[in-house]
Amino acid sequence: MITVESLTRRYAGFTAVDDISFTAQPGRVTGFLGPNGAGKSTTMRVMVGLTAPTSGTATIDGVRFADLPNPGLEVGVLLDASAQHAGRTGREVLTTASDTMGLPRTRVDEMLELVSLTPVEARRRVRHYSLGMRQRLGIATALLGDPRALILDEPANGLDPAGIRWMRDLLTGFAGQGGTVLLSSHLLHEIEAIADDLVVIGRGRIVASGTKEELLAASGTLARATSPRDLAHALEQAGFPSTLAGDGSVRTDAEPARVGAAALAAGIALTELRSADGAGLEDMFLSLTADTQREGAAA
Ligand SMILES: Nc1ncnc2c1ncn2[C@@H]1O[C@H](COP(=O)(O)OP(=O)(O)OP(=O)(O)O)[C@@H](O)[C@H]1O
Repeated sequence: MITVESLTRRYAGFTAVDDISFTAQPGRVTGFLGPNGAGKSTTMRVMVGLTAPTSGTATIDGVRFADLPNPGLEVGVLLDASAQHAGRTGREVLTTASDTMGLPRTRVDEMLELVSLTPVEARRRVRHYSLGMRQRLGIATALLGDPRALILDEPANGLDPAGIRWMRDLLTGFAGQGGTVLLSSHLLHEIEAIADDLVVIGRGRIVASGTKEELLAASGTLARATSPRDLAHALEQAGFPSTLAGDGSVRTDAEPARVGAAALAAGIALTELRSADGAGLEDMFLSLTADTQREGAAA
C-alpha cells in the first residue's frame, strides 16, 4: 500500500502540495488526476525520494522510499521517460539497473520481450528512441525487480493505440495479482477504463477521492426497475456496462432512450428513467477542478 499523510511541499513561499492525504491500495489501480501544475509530479517525486517534503510523509508499505534497502525490488518507478540515459542502449539501461538490484541477467531479456522491444531496438541508443519506445523501456525498468507497487507518471504518454491497450492489460494484470498501482494521466478515458480508485488534485489540494463508481455515480443515465439486478443484467446483455448503485438505481453511460429500448426488449418495466448529472469522468474532472483550471472551465 502507498500511503500519503499530511504531505506538504513549498517552494519559496509557493505551496505546490498542500497537506494532502490518500492511499493507493493493493490489488487496485489508483488514478491520480489533476490539471497542469496541480501537484501530481511533485507528490510522486516525494514518494520516490527525489524531492524532500516540507512536512508530512509518503510511505510504501509503511516505509519511506529512502529507507528501502533495495527499492527496485519493492516499487517500480516511471516518472520521466525522457530522463533516461540517452547515450546508453536500451539493453545497457536495463543491464545496469539489473546489476544494481542484484538480479540475474536473464531478467533483462524477459523484460525486453515483455515490453516488445526487439533485439535490434535494444541495441540502439536511447537518444534514438521514439517517445513510445522510451516509455516501454521505462516500464521494463520499473518491472525489472518484480516489485509489489508501481508509481507511474503518464505511462501511456507516446504509446500508440495497441501500446495503450497493452499497458492497460499489463497494469490491470499487475493489480489483479495483488500489486499496488498508482498512475497519473491526462488521458481521462484511459483512466476511466483502467482505474478502480481515483484521487483528484487541484492547486495542491485533494478535491475528491474514492472509488471510480462512487465518483462517477452522478454521471450518465439513471434507471430503476422492480428488480435492479435484472435491469443491470439486461443492460449488460445489450452491451451497456452498468453499475448497481447503493440506492437500488442502475447507472450506465448509455443514453436514456437506449436504456429504455434495452429494458423493453428484455420485458422489464422501468419505474424511473432519466439523465443523471454530468457525463463521465471528463465532466466530473472539469467540475471538480473548475476553480483550479487555467481555462476557468465552468462546472
Ligand atoms: N523545483 C520547483 N521550484 C519551484 N516550483 C516548482 C518546482 N517544482 C514544481 N513547482 C511548481 O509546483 C506546482 C506543481 O507542479 P507539478 O509538476 O507537481 O504539477 P503536475 O500536477 O505534475 O502538472 P502537469 O500536469 O502539468 O505535469 C507548479 O506550479 C510548479 O511550477
